[in-house]
Amino acid sequence: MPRLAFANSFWDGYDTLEKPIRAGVRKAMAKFQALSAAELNADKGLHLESVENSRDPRMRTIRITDFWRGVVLAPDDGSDVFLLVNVLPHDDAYSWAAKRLYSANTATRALEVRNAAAIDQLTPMYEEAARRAPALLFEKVSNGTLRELGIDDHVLRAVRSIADKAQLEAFATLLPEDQLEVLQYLAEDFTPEEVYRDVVAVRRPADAPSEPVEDLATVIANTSARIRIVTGAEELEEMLAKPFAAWRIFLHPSQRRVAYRIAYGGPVQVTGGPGTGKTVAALHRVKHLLGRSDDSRILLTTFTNALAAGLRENLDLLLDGDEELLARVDITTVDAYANGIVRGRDPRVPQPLGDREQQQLWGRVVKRLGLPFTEQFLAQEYRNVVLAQNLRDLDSYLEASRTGRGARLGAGRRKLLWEGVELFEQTLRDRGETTHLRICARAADLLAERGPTHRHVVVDEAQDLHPAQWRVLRAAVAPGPDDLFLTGDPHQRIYDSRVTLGSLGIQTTGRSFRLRVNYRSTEEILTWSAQLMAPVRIDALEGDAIDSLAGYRSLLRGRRPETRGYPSRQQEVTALVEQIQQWISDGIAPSEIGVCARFNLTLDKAEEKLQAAGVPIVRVKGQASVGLPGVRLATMHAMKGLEFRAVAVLGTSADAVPFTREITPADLDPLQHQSDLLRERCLLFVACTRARESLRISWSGEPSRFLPPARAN
Ligand SMILES: Nc1ncnc2c1ncn2[C@@H]1O[C@H](COP(=O)(O)OP(=O)(O)OP(=O)(O)O)[C@@H](O)[C@H]1O
Repeated sequence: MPRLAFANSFWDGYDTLEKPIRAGVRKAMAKFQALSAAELNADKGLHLESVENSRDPRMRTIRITDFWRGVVLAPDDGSDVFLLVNVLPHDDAYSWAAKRLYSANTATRALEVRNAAAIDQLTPMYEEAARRAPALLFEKVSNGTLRELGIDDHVLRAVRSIADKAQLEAFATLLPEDQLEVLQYLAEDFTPEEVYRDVVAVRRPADAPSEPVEDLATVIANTSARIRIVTGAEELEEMLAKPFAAWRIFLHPSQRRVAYRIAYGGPVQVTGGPGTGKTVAALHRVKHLLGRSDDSRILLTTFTNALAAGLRENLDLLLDGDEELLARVDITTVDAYANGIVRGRDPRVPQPLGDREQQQLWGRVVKRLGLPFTEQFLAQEYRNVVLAQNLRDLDSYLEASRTGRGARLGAGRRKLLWEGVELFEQTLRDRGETTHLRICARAADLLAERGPTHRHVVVDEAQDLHPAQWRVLRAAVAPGPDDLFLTGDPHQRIYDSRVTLGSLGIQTTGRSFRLRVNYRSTEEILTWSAQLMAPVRIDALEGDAIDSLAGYRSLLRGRRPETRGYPSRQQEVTALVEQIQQWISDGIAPSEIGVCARFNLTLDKAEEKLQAAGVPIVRVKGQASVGLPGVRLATMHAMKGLEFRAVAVLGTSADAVPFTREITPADLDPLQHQSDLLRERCLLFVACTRARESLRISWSGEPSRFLPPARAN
């Protein structure tokens, strides 16, 4: 009996097919599982037929309904796997199939597809232009090197005609997948050795023979990043009945490599720009770790309760609802976990204060003691020096290094400041109050006494954790193999947390990995957003290196983001309402639209106008809002970790982004000033990178200084 496999090109459109067409797909696929190859060829209903003038002689179509056809790659080498590659209306199916050529990559050994007809059309035009071009994009890379990286002769001819990155872009949807990725890395100045390591080696099967094996079944088996082989009728039925979530099955090789490595000697760090599938990699790691023993418990943490709810839902999907496995994973925020530890010892945990209340309390301390510091300075010193280094008495504070703080403090001033710290803490105790970070410090102490609670800890959104929170996580698991798996993006750091992981006993050297393919946003959104971060340098997660977005790219294409200024706020909000109505009439569900702003006040105005126009809305405030209908309105902070088909960023005016009140004056502390500005810039970056297809940025009056100049849009 033949076997059946599904290519990612089929899944791309499957969820949008109407019910009768899907039923047709199911019926046709069932035949592949019930009939022999000879019976398939003879079956009248299926009507397996070759495609005239096709570039690939293995191309076949099958009948799905009267008007729809499936496109199938049929083995012609005696192997037995049929590959369903697309389902399209009749004429489109034939023209799609005729142009495509499937082939085995000589380096990765995986199956790739190219639009051979379009490459043949485009190449001579580019060759003509290349003769006049002052330089060519790949002129420094020899044919031999390109061949070793899997570039074949057909693609090589095109490669030799490409003058710049924009031209490579024009080929992007036409070229075979692995070869394209090799070229994109080379275009970003990665060395051939790095490209071999990051693109070829992660795909090439470990036991690949020196000469490529060409039979289709073997090549398909080598292509797990893009093709899923189905083993039984039940699996087929279940797969086609559920909404399809590609991330569950088709991991990018760089994601698969980090998530399914059998074991690591110690803490692992996975970084990558927004939307590169870090959360997906973390979820797959959890699945892998669960499979490695029958009873180990895993702590999976993220930043907010809403994100924790999202993780729970997706892990449930990934584990096919297996209750026993799910019961072994605790999914929570670090603060909630720490609270649980402290509560376990004494149920009367003091009430944690919010940031604003803490600031007010600092204000009172300044007044009571007549201290020569501002409340803002004290709050920062307490957070970034005292709690960060876990300083418990004046002597340790006097000796502490204050790296990252710009204003120098001699012993006299430190003594004064410490009086403030003591009064602050005493007042909290007297009032039965505390702060989240103090609860963390207490939890870390308790864990040190009683020992770890989990066998593995997996941390998402790691970039914003404070050292006090890291201490909790470090103590939650015994140091050793597979203890900590961290994912995060330093470019999305929106809270003031400076951490050197090594100094907290979390050493990831030799176990750091980077993801570079964005699965969320179009290349247009990504390139525009990346410009926001171009002027600044970003510290890496572990604190002593620089994080870079080099090689960061998307496979998706779409419209450029729109940037618009308005004379007044009123006009800006009116235009926003029109835009939202347009998106909805374009078929985007309200819940797939996100509106965000720096302040809740700006959102209040938008809410009022949207409601008056009859647009349903939901305010996102840290809690899960899955399933509720309505356009999501969220502050930039609350956008962290979320994503929407369309995003409108409202109020990016000079007076709002950066928000002056949150910026320490440069003369008070120049380092803190820079770091505050950077945080605000990251915040805008986070907001913009939540958009999948459409992004619109607006302001009234003067635009934010972080926005790229209009000509660059
Ligand atoms: N291998 C994959 N195949 C298809 N879709 C994927 C894949 N990996 C991730 N995605 C999708 O890309 C989007 C972004 O993924 P994810 O949230 O894991 O990225 P992230 O790096 O954690 O993002 P951010 O840092 O911006 O929060 C999600 O919609 C996810 O389902």
